[in-house]
Order: sequence, then C-alpha cells, then structure tokens
Amino acid sequence: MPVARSLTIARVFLRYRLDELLPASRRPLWLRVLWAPLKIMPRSKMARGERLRRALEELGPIFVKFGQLLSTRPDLLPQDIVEELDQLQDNVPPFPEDQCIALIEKALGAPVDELFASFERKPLASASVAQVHAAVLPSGESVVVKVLRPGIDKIIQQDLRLLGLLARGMARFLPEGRRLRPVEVVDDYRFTIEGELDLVREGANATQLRRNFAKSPLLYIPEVYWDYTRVNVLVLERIDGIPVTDVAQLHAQNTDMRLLAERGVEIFFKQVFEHNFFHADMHPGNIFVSREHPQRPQYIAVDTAIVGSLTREDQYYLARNLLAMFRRDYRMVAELHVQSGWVRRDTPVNDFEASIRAVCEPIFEKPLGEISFARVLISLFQTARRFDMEVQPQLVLLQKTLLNIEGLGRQLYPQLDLWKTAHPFLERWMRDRLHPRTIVGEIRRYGPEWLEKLPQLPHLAFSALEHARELAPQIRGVGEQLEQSRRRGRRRYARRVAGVILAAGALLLAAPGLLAQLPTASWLLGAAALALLLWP
Ligand SMILES: Nc1ncnc2c1ncn2[C@@H]1O[C@H](COP(=O)(O)OP(=O)(O)OP(=O)(O)O)[C@@H](O)[C@H]1O
Repeated sequence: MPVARSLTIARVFLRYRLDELLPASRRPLWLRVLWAPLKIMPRSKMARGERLRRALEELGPIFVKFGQLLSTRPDLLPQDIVEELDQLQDNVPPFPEDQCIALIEKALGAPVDELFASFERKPLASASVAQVHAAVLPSGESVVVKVLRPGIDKIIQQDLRLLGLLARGMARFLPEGRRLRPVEVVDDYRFTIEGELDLVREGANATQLRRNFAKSPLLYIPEVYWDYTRVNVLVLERIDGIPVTDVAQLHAQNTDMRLLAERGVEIFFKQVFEHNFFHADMHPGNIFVSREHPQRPQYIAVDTAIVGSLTREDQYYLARNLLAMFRRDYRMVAELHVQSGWVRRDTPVNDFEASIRAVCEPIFEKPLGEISFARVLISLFQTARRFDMEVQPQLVLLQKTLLNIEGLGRQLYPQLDLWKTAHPFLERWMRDRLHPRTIVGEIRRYGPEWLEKLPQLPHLAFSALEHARELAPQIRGVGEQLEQSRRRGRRRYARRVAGVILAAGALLLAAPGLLAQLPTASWLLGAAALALLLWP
C-alpha cells in the first residue's frame, strides 16, 4: 500500500477530526493514549455527517462511491449520517478525449471515424468508473459509448486494500466494530465496484433484463450492440428520457405520478419474485421516464452492472416473512427465520418473537400507507442479526434496492402505499407457486434432470450405505476420543482441586500455633490423596 496514499488518508482523517466521531467512553485505553496529543488540535465545528461526507469527497471517487453505498445502510448507521452521505455526488472530471478515443480504437480494433458515423468528443456524463459519449452508428442508430477510465482497476484495488485494512482495524480494535460490521460492508462494496469493471457483464445483464421486460409497459432497457462491446467499452442504444429526479418536468408533461410510483413498486416485485433477476443499482441517477404516453408512464433504466437474484428458498421465505409481518404474526416470522436457516436451528424462538414484536409494533402503529416497507425489512434483519443471523449478501442487495425504490416512489407520490401494491402481488405469487400449472412447469423444467438421475438412484443409495459403513468406525473413534478428552478434563480438574486441598492442608500443618488444626489438616490431606487415587 503506497505510503503517500496512507498519509493522505491520515491527513484528511485529522483535518475533519474523524477521531471525535467515536464517543470517548467507547474508545479503548490504547486508543485514548495514542490520541492524547490530538487534544491540542482545535475541535471541528461541523456536524459529524458533514465531516464524514467532506472527508470522503476529498479522498476521491472510490471513497465517494463507498459513502454512497453506506448511505443505503440505515440498518447500520444513524439517520443524520445517512442523510448527509445521501448527498454525495461523484462529480469527476472527464479524462482526456484523445485518451478515450485511443482506448476505444484499441478495444474495437478500428479508427473511431470508421466505427461510428459521428462521435461526440465531449462526454455526456463522467463518473468515477466510466464516462459516456454520444455517437451514431454507420447504420444510423443513436448510441452511447461507455468507456472505463484508464487504470481504474489498479486504483480501485489499491483503495479497496486500504478500506479493507481500515475495516479490519475497526472490527478488531473498536468496541463499535462488531455492531457496524465494517469488514462485511467493505466486502459488499468490493462486490459492487468490481462488478462495474466488466462492461461485458454489464451488457449481459442489460440483455437479460431487456428480455425479461420485452413488450412490458413498465420498464424499458436499452439494447446492447454486442459487436461494439468489450470489457472496457460498452455501446448501448441511446435513450431520451426524463431523469426521474426532474419532478417538475414530469409534472409539466402531465405524468400520472401515482401510477408512476406504483409501477416502480410493481417492477421491483416482478423482478424479485417473477424473474428472480433484479437491477440492484436503482439509484435515481440511473432511472429515467419515457416521454411517451405520460398517463401510462414507463421507466427506463441504465447502468445494469449490479444485479441480484435469490435462491428459490429465499424467495419463498421472503414472501412468507413479509406476509406474516404485515399480519403481525411475529411467531410465524420467528419460525420462518429458523426454518429457512437464516438464523441457527437452536435460536430461542420465544425470545426472537418477543424481540421482533418489540421492534415492529411501534412501526405498525402508523397507518399502513405511512409505513416504510424498507424500514420494516431493515428492522427485521437488524433484530435477526442480534440472534446471529448470517449476513446474506443477496438480502442486503435486496434491502438496498427496496430502499431505493421506496425513496423514489415516495418522492414521486408521497402518499404511496407500498403494501397496497405489494400485498396482492405476494398473495398471488404464493398461490401461483402451489398452482398445478406451476408444479407441471417445475416438472417440465427439472424432470429431465430427475429422470437422468433416476437410474443412478440404487447405485447412489448403495454407495451412501457403503460410505456410512466405512465411516462408522471413524465415528465410533471420534466418540471414544471425545470421551477420553472429557475424562482427561475431569482428571485435570480433580488434580487441581486436590492440589488446592493439599496446599490448604499443608498450610494448616506448617502454620505455627495451628497444631490444634491437626485433625482438619489430616482430613484434608487424606481427602486429597483419595481424590487423586480414585478419580477415573
Ligand atoms: N443508454 C443511454 N442513453 C442515454 N444516456 C445514457 C445511457 N446510458 C447512460 N447514460 C447517461 O450516462 C450517465 C452515466 O451512465 P452510467 O450510470 O451507466 O455510468 P456509471 O459510470 O456506471 O455511473 P455511476 O455508476 O456513477 O452511476 C447516466 O446517468 C446517463 O445520464
């Protein structure tokens, strides 16, 4: 890790007095000693969230993106910090045009003048990982050319190493470390940002989403031009939508805002439960609204680098959990967590149920339309974590996406009642799962695989039995070893007890004037000797 970068981080850290973010009472002694000299430095007058935001901005785009990711984790960070981090913008200056053109020409093996009928040298947008140029293909289609920043891979790896180091330090040395799960958060970020470094993967995700929503009135995904796409260059159909954040323009074209907000929720549930393939980077900068038929508004999404999917079991348990939560059947929620294996089998269901109730009841005090759906889910996972719920990356991704969708929906139409859209959807999905048509579909899908395995069944059963027989002596051996080690433990314990009794007896004998205690001492010595002799 380059020294200069570490020094920069230390300087920024001190300038914004990030050390103060940790409550003094929670600082371990060694840290208090180490930071004692900092007491002479002036204290910062800025709010803690602002300090953190500014520090991340100063550390550069990779840290800014990290901050943006943190802003989607209200389950870990306090609200004031989340709100401040939400404002992080990655305004990154574009890299030189000539360099960009050279990269495209190298990747596609031809001069830009030959590749495109026209190519706009000035970028449409420039972000931390890539920049986007407008162009026209020789066949006349308007496209955008997304190009990865040169050398970005190395910068990201270097900053990730640094972040990893900071996270491990936090987890190990700070009392807050365990609760904030910094290592897990950085791993999550690694997964996100590394996903953005392969534009072929992004293109493949776009193609799959486009197929899933082909002819759908809900969502449009631009087409990928595969002949023009490489790991560091992606050419996409150019879309001309209204940024979803431009509420004034949406109103001006008389968009049905309520339907727009509801369609956002519908898209989310369709992706998660019907397609099992969801766009997991639905932040407002990536979402547009078509200019056509504003009374039946259609979304357009770009930046498909991060997608998520659940296992079939997780899908099922998630749906049942949500239904049970909104029915306030906390017992069922607790049991589902155990059945799904999200928490350990030996979790005390009664305690778990009581904790979920304590967290959820205050939320459900409000009318359904005002309840934050994402917050319900976040609170649930937060509670489950206290009961050792393993962190499931796919559920974290889902939680973040839901948070984005809900935030967006409420911005567009503040009275949005998510549950009203979600509830019938989930009920229908649960019913459909058990519908004979679905079961026939499953049989059709997996039937050939089962049939393929059928003739092997007797053989598999036979080898399993053989294996079990071979293992039996080893299992017995392990049992005996366990018993021996238990016996050794008991003996060690007995020796210690006997030692203490011996010492006490010897002390009584040796102490002057304590001869009167002779009977007690001899009794003690005798007991100790007997314990040593008789203990197995
Ligand atoms: N198909 C498209 N048509 C028109 N504009 C597009 C298209 N794709 C991207 N853009 C524009 O380029 C911007 C950046 O694109 P994109 O989000 O894919 O890049 P990025 O480098 O992944 O950015 P970030 O990860 O910071 O969101 C978009 O916000 C949008 O304004």
